[in-house]
Amino acid sequence: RVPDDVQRLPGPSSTIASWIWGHELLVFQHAATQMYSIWARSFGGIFKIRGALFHPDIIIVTDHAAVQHIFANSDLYVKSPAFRPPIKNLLGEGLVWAEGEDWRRQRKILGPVFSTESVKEMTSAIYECAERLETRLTNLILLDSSRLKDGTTLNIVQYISACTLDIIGTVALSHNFSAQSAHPDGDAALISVSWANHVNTGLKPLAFLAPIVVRAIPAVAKAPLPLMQSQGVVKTIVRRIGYRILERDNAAGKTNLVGQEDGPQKPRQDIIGVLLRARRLGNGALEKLSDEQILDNISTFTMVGHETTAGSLTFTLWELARQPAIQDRLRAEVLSYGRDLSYDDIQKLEFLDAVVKEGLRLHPASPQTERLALHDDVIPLSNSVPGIGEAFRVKKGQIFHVPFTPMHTNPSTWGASAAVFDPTRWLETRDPATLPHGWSGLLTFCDGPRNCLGWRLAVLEFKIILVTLIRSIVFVDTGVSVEEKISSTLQPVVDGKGGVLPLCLKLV
Ligand code: HEM
Repeated sequence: RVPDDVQRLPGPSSTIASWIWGHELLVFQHAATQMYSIWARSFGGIFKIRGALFHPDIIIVTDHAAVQHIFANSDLYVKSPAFRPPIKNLLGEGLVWAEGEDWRRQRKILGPVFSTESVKEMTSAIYECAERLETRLTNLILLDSSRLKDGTTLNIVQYISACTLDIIGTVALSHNFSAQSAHPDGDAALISVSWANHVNTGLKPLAFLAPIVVRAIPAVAKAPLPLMQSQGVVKTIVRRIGYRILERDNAAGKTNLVGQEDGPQKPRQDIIGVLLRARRLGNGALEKLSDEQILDNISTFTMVGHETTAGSLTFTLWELARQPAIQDRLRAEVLSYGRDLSYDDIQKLEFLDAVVKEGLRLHPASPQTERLALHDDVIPLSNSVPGIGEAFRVKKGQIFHVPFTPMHTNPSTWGASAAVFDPTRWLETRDPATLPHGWSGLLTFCDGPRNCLGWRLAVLEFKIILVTLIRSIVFVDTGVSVEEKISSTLQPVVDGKGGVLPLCLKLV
């Protein structure tokens, strides 16, 4: 039964919808969230599109009050049936996938790992990995004989991604992936190759079908579709590392080498320390985790903890390459503070902060999400809708798509230059009431109880890597046309190939 308020919503004409794929095929065929931005300009902050495979209309919501309400009520609006099976295949049943009591327990156990204090303690380990990246890139420039004339052109994605993999391994998992060394750990190379395959499978026309068919027939999630298989490969590799960590814990349990909870030292506060303590609790303990849950959280944090930050950071370097004046201003600020900046020093760099926010505004690594209403509800609206008013009645079972970029680039919120990379906008004071509800007025890290658990770490590594690279390397645009597509996360696509963003590098 279609609720009345959905019927009254505006939306794109059915003449541009496919009879079988609705409007969803158009969304997939365009750049990440591009169709939603275009439609939001025409139809406002809440509109409907026709779902594929005769699915009831899907509501697209970018109205600030409505989005805040949906994310604040995470027990009522849960991740949708199209969204969860791919997460399970890729990451397992860890924190990103879990719902209800299971989620609450996992979040309570893992939350303290990313407190301000804990993240501050990760500073020196992050610097070490960032400096390894700086050395690696500067060596490549020095070894390249054509560097004096033209600089060295390389695909920056794989270098940044190796650095963030090393960071998450070191600070969260007590595991050295050595992704940036001359002889990378075999696992690091396997993760990189399987992720690249997964990304490129996700860009193929057939990939559009997978979540849509799963939404219609959930059992298909287990079927041997190429997309589902490629998700499974990533998870299998990362879980293998998890097994080794658990085996080490089993051995250390007897000699008390890992975990250290009974020893004289402070208990380890990284993810693995916390997970292993939750593993050793007696059966029946409320905060006990099974081995399966631990393995799935190791794969969850390995993947969401490195590909996301790498994605947004790569696009930010591309923006800096395209705007040399902004890059110069950032470099001048960084150099004026000298080397060896402490955690507290880093917080003082205003322009760095502005560049990071601007990169995360325009290039959120996870640019949209989906929710399913578990009950009937009334959703408040910031802007009233003709024929509906300032509250929207919704029925149980309604699916919502929440694309972030249309909210981040809405000219009525951010002004006429909304689509332009201009960090100086963050140096002006803005009334928070005019911005979306979320970190810094952005939805980049989502909002509400299910916001990104790792946002403090993401912002700190973003800043440390930028500070470290910008003092010795100049990034130059290659002029190559780069498309932004979603394949699990936001991806740069060049000539149809995902995970590719060539940049030209010169020494400062
Ligand atoms: C720029 C980097 C990052 C971005 C843009 C980002 C974005 C997001 C977004 C949008 C969500 C909500 C997903 C949804 O509801 O559909 C999320 C959830 C999550 N993120 Fe991040 N993330 C980043 C980095 C990280 C890092 C570094 C970690 C951990 C080390 C992390 C761990 C998580 C976890 C565990 C969740 C699930 C939280 C829950 O459901 O309780 N993220 N992230």
